[in-house]
Amino acid sequence: MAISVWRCSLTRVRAMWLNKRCLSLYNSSHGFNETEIKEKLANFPGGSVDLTKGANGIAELCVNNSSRMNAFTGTMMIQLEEQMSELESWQDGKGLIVYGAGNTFCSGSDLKAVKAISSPQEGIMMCMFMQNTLTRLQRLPLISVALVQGKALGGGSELCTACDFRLMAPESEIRFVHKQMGLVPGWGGAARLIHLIGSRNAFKLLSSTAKVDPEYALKIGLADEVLNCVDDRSLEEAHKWLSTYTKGSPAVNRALKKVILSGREQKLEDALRTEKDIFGTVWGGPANLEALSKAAKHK
Ligand SMILES: CCC(=O)SCCNC(=O)CCNC(=O)[C@H](O)C(C)(C)COP(=O)(O)OP(=O)(O)OC[C@H]1O[C@@H](n2cnc3c(N)ncnc32)[C@H](O)[C@@H]1OP(=O)(O)O
Repeated sequence: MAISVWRCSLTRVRAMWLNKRCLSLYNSSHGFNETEIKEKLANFPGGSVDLTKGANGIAELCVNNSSRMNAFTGTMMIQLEEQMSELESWQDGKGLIVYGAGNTFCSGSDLKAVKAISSPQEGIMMCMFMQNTLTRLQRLPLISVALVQGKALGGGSELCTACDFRLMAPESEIRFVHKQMGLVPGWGGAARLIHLIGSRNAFKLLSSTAKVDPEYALKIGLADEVLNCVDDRSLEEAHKWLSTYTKGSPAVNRALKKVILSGREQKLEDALRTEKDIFGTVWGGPANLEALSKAAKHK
């Protein structure tokens, strides 16, 4: 009995490890040493990244470091990575809302930590670690939404581009301030921004470091909705917005996200083949059979 439980958990750990390796961009073959960078990041503590999984299949991920405008400390980067593993294995999940504590989104990386790991080699390792994590966020089988209240600056603006959708509260701003810090985005924000708003618009935002308010963000396609509420009510409003897109069973919602992901990331022929495989996972499945038994009409 004990041996079979042990084997089972070993299989689960192995599956999670393989899953993580598939979803990540960098591993040891790219010269990336995750253990080493995690040990470095652990020296910069403070704040937390808190995950709440709802019974309705919607999770909330809160970037929480209020005294520093939710800047990412080293331990928060590690926690964000760990929360991705938790979400990847959440079979009942359908959606995710990423937001910041204290009615502001995130002011990027913690400047104290950045100063302390300022060698190019360490910078590249931190960058690979965060790109892996944010790519896994983007590839979650969940519909993800960034709820931007207050400010999303630097790495905070990059974090919001890793979500499928962005909702902006009144008076909020997204701002790629990297150039003013003598940097360019490194957490994948430039590449993702170009996919979202095109290279000319992205070029303008990155080179001017302009504040993007909700109306302009909506106009250029960076935001999907301007919310009416601020404070805690905006989280409620985000839940309501997301619920339009997460109706139905987790299996179908997750399959849908996978189809979108393959269309987004793969070449057409590969995406078509993946779509066929994913179709096979829902065809004749419980949700499909239930719909057929009801002889649904779509009037
Ligand atoms: C991936 C690469 C990157 O992320 S590069 C971008 C790094 N981020 C930044 O440069 C943002 C720097 N911060 C700011 O511009 C301002 O603090 C902003 C966010 C506009 C807020 O201004 P304001 O509302 O006046 O508040 P404040 O400056 O008094 O800040 C409150 C406390 O929070 C701190 N804080 C803020 N951001 C960070 C950060 N990124 N890292 C570390 N600490 C940060 C401030 O220092 C301030 O702390 P304290 O009260 O002075 O102890």
